[in-house]
Amino acid sequence: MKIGLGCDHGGYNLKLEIKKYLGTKGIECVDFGTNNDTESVDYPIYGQKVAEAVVANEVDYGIVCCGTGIGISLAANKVPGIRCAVVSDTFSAKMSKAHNNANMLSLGERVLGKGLALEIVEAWLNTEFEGDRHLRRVNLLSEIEKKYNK
Ligand SMILES: O=C[C@H](O)[C@H](O)[C@H](O)COP(=O)(O)O
Repeated sequence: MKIGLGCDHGGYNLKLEIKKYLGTKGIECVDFGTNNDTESVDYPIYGQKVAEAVVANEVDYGIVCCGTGIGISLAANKVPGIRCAVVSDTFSAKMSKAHNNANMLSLGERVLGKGLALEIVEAWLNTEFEGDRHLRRVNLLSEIEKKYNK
């Protein structure tokens, strides 16, 4: 499995923790920046980079971080084919994969402690999409995209 990582300055330190954690699991990461927490940068740039890598199948999934996880998820969700879930608890992490087939996860460094954030990542990665009625609903999401992306 290969995971694309991205963040702004507000999510940089959490991204590093996630990168380190995934490394200990033997999971390959591609880091799309930003590369420090000292320079103020704009989260849409990094959300878009990771999202485009996911839809291009350069990586299997994306994990992005900003201060709240909100802004960078909004950016990622503008890319057709992306279902990026902002998550702050392990139940939602599991459901975002099991029911919504989220292909990106977004976390807030200013919201979550490291321990919970890593538990969320683990829960999300270890959950499978359940398909069935949920596939019908995910397909309806794609239909909305098609309507507005002609
Ligand atoms: O949703 C946006 C993110 O939380 C950003 O990380 C945040 O807005 C950055 O704020 P600031 O520029 O004040 O560090």
